[in-house]
Amino acid sequence: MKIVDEFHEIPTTCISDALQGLENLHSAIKPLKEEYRVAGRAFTVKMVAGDNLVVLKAIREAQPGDVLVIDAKGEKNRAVAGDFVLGMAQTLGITGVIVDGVIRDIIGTKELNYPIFCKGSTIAASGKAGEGDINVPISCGGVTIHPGDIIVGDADGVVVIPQEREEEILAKSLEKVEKDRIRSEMVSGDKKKIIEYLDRSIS
Ligand SMILES: O=C([O-])CC(=O)C(=O)O
Repeated sequence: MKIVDEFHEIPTTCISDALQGLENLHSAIKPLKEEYRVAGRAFTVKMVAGDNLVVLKAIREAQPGDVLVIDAKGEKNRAVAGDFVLGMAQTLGITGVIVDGVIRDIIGTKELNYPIFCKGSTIAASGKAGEGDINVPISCGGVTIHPGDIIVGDADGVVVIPQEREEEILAKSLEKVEKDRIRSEMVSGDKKKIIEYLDRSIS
């Protein structure tokens, strides 16, 4: 299995624990629907707040399987994209979109059933002056992201796995999944076992 597909199966909480919580995007960046899950390599976009022509350039250049990660500077009054632009990204095979900012056409965008993680929605479009960069290191939600880093998002939020650490973090994340399984099996709704577990933990 490809490493991206392996990460796709792991809860972001376990990946976060493996990374000691250092690579989580700000918790205000949330999926538009709780059931969304995404995993893929970052195709990065650096926007001037309120100017989204560079997003079209990124959609044109990104490869199927990429996740578009957009540094929109946290701007909440001008939309990075709406249902039209996001629908084009979906049709071209971009796996999902992460935005440190907002989208618009919220109803139509939800109808796409396309994993979008953002800070909410607004009414106004962005301008189209054309500033900005693609495929460069960015800061998104307080985290540095390089092109090609692995991005995983689910109901709890979005985490970044730096490319040079992906094997190590995969192993640690899987260990954490197993630890969590053993931990909940150990107490499994049994009052006595819960008390024993708590006593062991706090002693
Ligand atoms: O064109 C834009 O800037 C955003 C928009 O309305 C859409 O994607 O539907």
